[in-house]
Amino acid sequence: MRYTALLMIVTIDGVAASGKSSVSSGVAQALGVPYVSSGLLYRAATLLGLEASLDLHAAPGLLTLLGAHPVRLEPLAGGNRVWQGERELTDDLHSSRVDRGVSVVAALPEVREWVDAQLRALPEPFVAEGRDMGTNVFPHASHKFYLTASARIRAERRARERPEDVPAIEAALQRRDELDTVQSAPAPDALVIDTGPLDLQGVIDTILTRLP
Ligand SMILES: Nc1ncnc2c1ncn2[C@@H]1O[C@H](COP(=O)(O)OP(=O)(O)OP(=O)(O)O)[C@@H](O)[C@H]1O
Ligand SMILES: Nc1ccn([C@H]2C[C@H](O)[C@@H](COP(=O)(O)O)O2)c(=O)n1
Repeated sequence: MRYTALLMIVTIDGVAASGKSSVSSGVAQALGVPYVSSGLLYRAATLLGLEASLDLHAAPGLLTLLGAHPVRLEPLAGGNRVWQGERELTDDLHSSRVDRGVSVVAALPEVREWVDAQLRALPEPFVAEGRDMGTNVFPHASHKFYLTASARIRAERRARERPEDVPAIEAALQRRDELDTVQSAPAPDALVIDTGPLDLQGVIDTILTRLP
């Protein structure tokens, strides 16, 4: 563990499956602080909307549902957990069904406000990962990073943890990249890291060497 007295917020944004959560977890553990996975809140809203057969394009129904059955993000250094009351949602948030719907839900301004309010209420210090942590949610963060890699490399990595084949995953990632473009851009003061040539520890070390 190091630095925590000085550190406030580190943001790690990037495209889908670029390694944001694995890298954030590694950086957070090295720093001895929690990491915050903002995408999990969008995924939780999507899962609950799908389970309730709601129209994912319509914010009012989703927000009514989320207001009636609040969702809680538990940020830990090793991995985030998401709860709805006593029910843990975490293991259901990375299905292909949620992957397909989540960009639609994340495009709704009302849902983005719901997520941002939860994130801004969290006690510092932490490492925050997502798409707009460094640009919109925590523009005052002390250190900002943005991860990229080709769609093929990301698909090959993800294929190790999903039943679909690499071309199908690659096509789905490219679709999500397009849908997420609006809210996913590096902050002007972010260091952009191409993770393609690096292994996981290499990316973590690249970030840690930039921190005080
Ligand atoms: N530099 C790397 N080298 C090899 N494998 C990696 C690297 N970075 C991440 N991975 C692997 O790629 C997969 C995707 O990583 P991860 O889930 O952390 O990405 P993510 O950006 O958080 O994804 P999502 O956008 O879907 O939330 C995981 O299996 C992870 O172990
Ligand atoms: N800050 C964020 C975080 C996530 N999203 C969107 C983009 C993705 O489609 C979806 C799931 O994120 P992931 O788990 O893949 O990181 O949520 C966003 O718009 N803003």
